[in-house]
Amino acid sequence: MIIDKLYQSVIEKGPVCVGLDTRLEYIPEYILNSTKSIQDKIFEFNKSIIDATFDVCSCYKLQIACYEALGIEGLMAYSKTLKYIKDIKGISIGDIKRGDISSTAKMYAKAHFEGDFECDFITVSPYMGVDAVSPYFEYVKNKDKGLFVLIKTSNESSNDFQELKVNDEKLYVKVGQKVTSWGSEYIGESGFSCIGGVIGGTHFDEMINIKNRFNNMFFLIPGYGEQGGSAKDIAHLLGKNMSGVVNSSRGIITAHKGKEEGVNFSEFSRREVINMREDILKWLR
Ligand SMILES: O=c1ccn([C@@H]2O[C@H](COP(=O)(O)O)[C@@H](O)[C@H]2O)c(=O)[nH]1
Repeated sequence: MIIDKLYQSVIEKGPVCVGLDTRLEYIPEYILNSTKSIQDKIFEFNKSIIDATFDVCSCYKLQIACYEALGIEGLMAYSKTLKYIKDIKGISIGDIKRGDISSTAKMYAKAHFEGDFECDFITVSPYMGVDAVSPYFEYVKNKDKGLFVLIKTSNESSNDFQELKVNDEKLYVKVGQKVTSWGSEYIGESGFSCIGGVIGGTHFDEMINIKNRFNNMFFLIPGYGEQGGSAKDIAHLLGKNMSGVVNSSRGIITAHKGKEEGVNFSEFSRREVINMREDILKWLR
């Protein structure tokens, strides 16, 4: 199952998930000033970072908004990057945060688990309930795909709804319980389910609560780096069972900015990934 492949990658290479939230202003001048098309410039940037980090990170997360914002050229680069990750046997997460009625969700599932935008995992919103999420389950069962469902997000305003009390329980806890039950049929040899949860690495009390309640859930943890999530807190959520991947996007892919605009720029991303991995793992020893 795909979750076992991801877990194995975490054990072998560490929990860092490189966030390819690529924007034109991050691309070094030698690529930006070339005569290549926009899609090829973005792809060259992404490929260089992937090649420089492949042996030290567990997976790659592509934020689709960054590619959509550049129109067709951006989406071509999104597609090429996903195909490249697949070709080199890497693991990809499409951060697309979809959530819609069942008939539309079926189309989203087809769009992101097959064809030009195929990836291994996608992020989904649980807000519309199980019929908005269940169309993806067929791909989890038959096509070796996985989901990360938003449970407790990293942003400040996540409190607006996620912390509301519902029958004496916070809403994010209720969502976590649902995600656990949806995932119970898709548990791999690692003991983790192909349906995991997105937990922001920025709210310490909630991370403790989630770890205590959902010790066997696999997490996608954004919030390290630019958003201020601490390695110590995030290590607690990961735990000794290494139950997750920790994303950093801007912190990794802009590491060269102000230092290196030449062909060696991605070495700075590599160093950042290695430092981040050490920063987190030291709390687990
Ligand atoms: O709760 C969430 C869910 C998703 N994200 C996404 O993760 C990255 C974070 O980027 P950084 O540059 O490392 O801050 C980005 O794609 C977000 O859309 C999140 O931050 N929080």
